[in-house]
Amino acid sequence: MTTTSNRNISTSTVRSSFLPFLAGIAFGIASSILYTRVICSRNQKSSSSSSSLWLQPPSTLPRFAQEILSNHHHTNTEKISNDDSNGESTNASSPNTALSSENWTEVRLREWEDLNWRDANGWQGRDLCHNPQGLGVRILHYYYKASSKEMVGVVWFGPHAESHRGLCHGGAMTSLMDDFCGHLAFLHSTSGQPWSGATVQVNVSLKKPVKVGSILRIIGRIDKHEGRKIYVHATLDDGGGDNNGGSSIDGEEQNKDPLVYATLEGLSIDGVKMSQHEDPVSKRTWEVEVCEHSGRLQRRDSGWKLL
Ligand SMILES: CCCCCCCCCC(=O)SCCNC(=O)CCNC(=O)[C@H](O)C(C)(C)COP(=O)(O)OP(=O)(O)OC[C@H]1O[C@@H](n2cnc3c(N)ncnc32)[C@H](O)[C@@H]1OP(=O)(O)O
Repeated sequence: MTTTSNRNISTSTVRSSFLPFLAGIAFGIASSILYTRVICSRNQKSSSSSSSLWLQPPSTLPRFAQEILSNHHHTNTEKISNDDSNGESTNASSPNTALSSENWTEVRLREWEDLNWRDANGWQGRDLCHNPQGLGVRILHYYYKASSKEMVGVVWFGPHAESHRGLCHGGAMTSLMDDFCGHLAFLHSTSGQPWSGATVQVNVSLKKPVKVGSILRIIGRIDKHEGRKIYVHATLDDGGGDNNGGSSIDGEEQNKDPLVYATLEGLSIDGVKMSQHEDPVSKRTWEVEVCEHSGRLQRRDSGWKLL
């Protein structure tokens, strides 16, 4: 009798202490599953939104960029004017006036676009500013006008250009300026060849922080060509107007002064041969042609004709 009673007591004691223990474990497992699901779905949401927002330039470009793209579609023949006067400052028109003129040519280098050709011809990496897969600062288009020695570009500041939270590194803006100064000098070089020269001074004044994801305009010109020294001035701005591509309430386009993010005073030395390669690629020249796809005038390197 006593033994049975002891057994009953011990069974009920075990039950009463074990059941809450089991319930605790079940609760713990359920909570951790719930927690994991919530966190995962949050992470999925944030990664999908960041990939759609940041991994490519926006599909709709701001109005200034659309204007740049649509304003150079004329197919007038433009002489490559490497024989432009090498003297004092040009009377280049103001950037906004210049955009409405007719002889802008898109600048294209094969190594920016054809990555297999690039890899097969001595390049060892990817261009800092012209990598079609780049997520830092990426120049989407350059247009050059030989008669006024001007160039304009559409630039995307991608997620890998970040420094302060949501803002771009000053080095990204300065890299862009270096690129602009160098390529504008190459376009104007007396050699008539891409990569003929070197940037030796890039004096950049950073005036406003650039947000990650911005599309901005770089516009500038050669101020002076003295001997082998080519002086370049450029401005990084938002292109003015309504930068969101929309219009005001009454349907009129807004014309605001461009917001300036940075300015450049640069110096390139004409004719310097930085790379030691001696091959058909190093002997390329600039050619002005009508693009077979768009029918638009473009200034591209003769390397497009090489294998
Ligand atoms: C984002 C990056 C992508 C870039 C893409 C676009 C490419 C743009 C081109 C580049 O960025 S090239 C890469 C960065 N630049 C360099 O690495 C250049 C480093 N510097 C050098 O290697 C030598 O300075 C250089 C080979 C350029 C010197 O060339 P030279 O030996 O032919 O020049 P020289 O020393 O004879 O000087 C010629 C004139 O330039 C002047 N000069 C040279 N370097 C200067 C300097 N740093 N500052 C001011 N003036 C300079 C020099 O005083 C002289 O003036 P004068 O004719 O009045 O006597």
